[in-house]
Order: sequence, then structure tokens, then C-alpha cells
Amino acid sequence: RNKPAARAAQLRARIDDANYRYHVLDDPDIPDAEYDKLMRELEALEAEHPELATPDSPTQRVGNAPSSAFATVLHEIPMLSLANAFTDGEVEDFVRRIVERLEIDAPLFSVEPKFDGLAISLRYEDGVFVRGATRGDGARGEDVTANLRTIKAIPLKLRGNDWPAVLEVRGEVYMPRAGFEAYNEKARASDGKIKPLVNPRNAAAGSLRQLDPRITAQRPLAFYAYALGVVEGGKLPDSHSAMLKKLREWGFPVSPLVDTARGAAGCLAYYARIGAQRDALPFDIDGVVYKLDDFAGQRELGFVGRTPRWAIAHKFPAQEQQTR
Ligand SMILES: Cc1c[n+]2nc(N)[nH]c2nc1OC(C)C
Repeated sequence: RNKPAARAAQLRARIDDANYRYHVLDDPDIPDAEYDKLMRELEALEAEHPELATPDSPTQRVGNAPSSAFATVLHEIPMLSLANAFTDGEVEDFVRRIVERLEIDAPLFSVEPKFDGLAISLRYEDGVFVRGATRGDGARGEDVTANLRTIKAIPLKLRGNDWPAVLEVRGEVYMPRAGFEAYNEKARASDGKIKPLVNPRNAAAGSLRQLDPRITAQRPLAFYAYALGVVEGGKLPDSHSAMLKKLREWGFPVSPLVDTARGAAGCLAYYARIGAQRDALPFDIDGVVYKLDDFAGQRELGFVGRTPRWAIAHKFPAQEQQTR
């Protein structure tokens, strides 16, 4: 009788946990073959008892109905753009302006890689993924929910239960280099059936804007969270770094390269550290981002148009694009 439902619940918990360990902790605890076996058992169970296949089931990632066009999504909280710094002096000016406005010294920054992918916004209601959109022009983006569901790094439902009733998480969809190379290896051996991708960034954008989610599902996409949008019905930590820790607890991948640093010197040391390992990273980055860590300080500094006064992107020199 309700044994199938109990077994399905047990399988889902085990699969969700395996996904969390693989994508968020980067510490998988079961081999892929066993993971696939659990998924096949859950798919069989749901085939016999369709009422078990709820939208947040791990088997419901790949829809089979291509859409004719993408609906438009209004970003209630606009997706921001970052000012760019290219020299150490510009970074020192950025920090000095904050020091002078807030009358503090050696402010603490959250320091993060700037991923060369596609900015997106994910909306969760009561802990369930309900909608995802591209950045678009910052005010309006395209509804690519069906495509985002195919990305295993994006949770279909949140872990724990201390998340806000409505939570929007912003981050970057990107294509890891290994996935990009492997895809092009297959494309070159496909006798022209599969077109090679030009570079990981364009590949990520193109993959997310496929009208058929079954095509997106074939693409090796990943995701890192780095900011919030709308938050309703919940208390948030009082700093960006503490908020990133909560996002990890709720099931979102956050780059392990994220750190905190004090003042301009701390930021520039981080830039040098990440720059030194840039070519060895498993994904493309085009710079690093410094964000004042304290949320109260961010609110006090505010914005110039859509650009926060409390954050800046410090870019690397352009990388020679490998032509393929
Ligand atoms: C546009 C953007 C891009 N990035 N990239 C990272 N790592 N953080 C980050 N934050 C951004 O905007 C926030 C300041 C909301």
C-alpha cells in the first residue's frame, strides 16, 4: 500500500543527499554507477505510481516539451552590473571612497572569482524551485526555468527548513573547461552531426537559450551562487560571507575560492593569488569581485544607477581564446 511512497521518499532523500555532497561539498560518497541505480529504481517506482513524481523529484529535471519562445520575467529587484577596475590604483580608489563615506578603516570584503558564464536568477517558494530567468537587461530577462532544471548543481528543493518563504538566488551558469573539451571531442568525431562550441561562455549562453530542454540536458553546465534577489518571510545574516554559508547549507554550490580580505591590500593579494592559479582552474574567470562584507555598510553606500558603490570587479587581462 503506502510502501511505494515510503520507498520513493527514502530514494529521494538518498539521491538529494548524494547531489548535495557531489555539487556543494565536492565530496561525493557514492560512485556514479550506484547513483544511476538509485535513479533508475525511483524512475521505475514513479512509472508505476505517477502521483509520486512531484515536480521536485530528482527524476523531473528534463522536460520533453520544447517551448515556442521564452516568456519575459520582470526582475522585481534589478540584477546589478558591476563597475570595473583594471589597475591597483582603481582598486585603492574604490576602497578609499568606502573608507571615507563609512568613516571606517580596513573594511572587510568578501572576495570571489568572477565567473565567465551567464548571470541568472532562481526563485524558490516554500523551498521549491519555481522559476529561473536570465539577466537580460537587468530589469527583464527570459524565463528559462525548464532549461535550468536540467542542471544538477541547481537544487529543485532546498535543504533544511530555515530558509525564507520566498528566496531568489543569483549566480552564474557556466561550462567547466573539461565539459567543454569533452563536448567538442564528441562533436569532432560526429561527422558534422554535432557542431563544436566556440568557447565555454558562449556555450553556456547558447545551451541555456535552447528551446528544447532535452538539448540543454546534453550540455555539461554548472552553477555557482553569489547573491540574493527578493527575500520574503525570513531573517538573513548581517554579512555577505555569512549569507554565502547559508546558501551552501540550503543546497547551493558556492565557489570554494570565495574568501574574505581586509582593505585594498587584502583585495590585491587575493587578486594576485587567484591570478596565479587562473590557468589551472576548471572554469574560465575574467576577474575577481570585491564586495563590502557588512550588509549595513552596503545599504549605507547604496548604488549609482544599477551599479553598487560597495562592489567592484577587478578584471584580468583578456585570455587568448583558444580557437577551435
Ligand atoms: C554582477 C555580479 C557578479 N558577481 N560575480 C561574483 N562572484 N559575485 C558577483 N556579484 C555580482 O553582483 C552582486 C554585486 C549583486
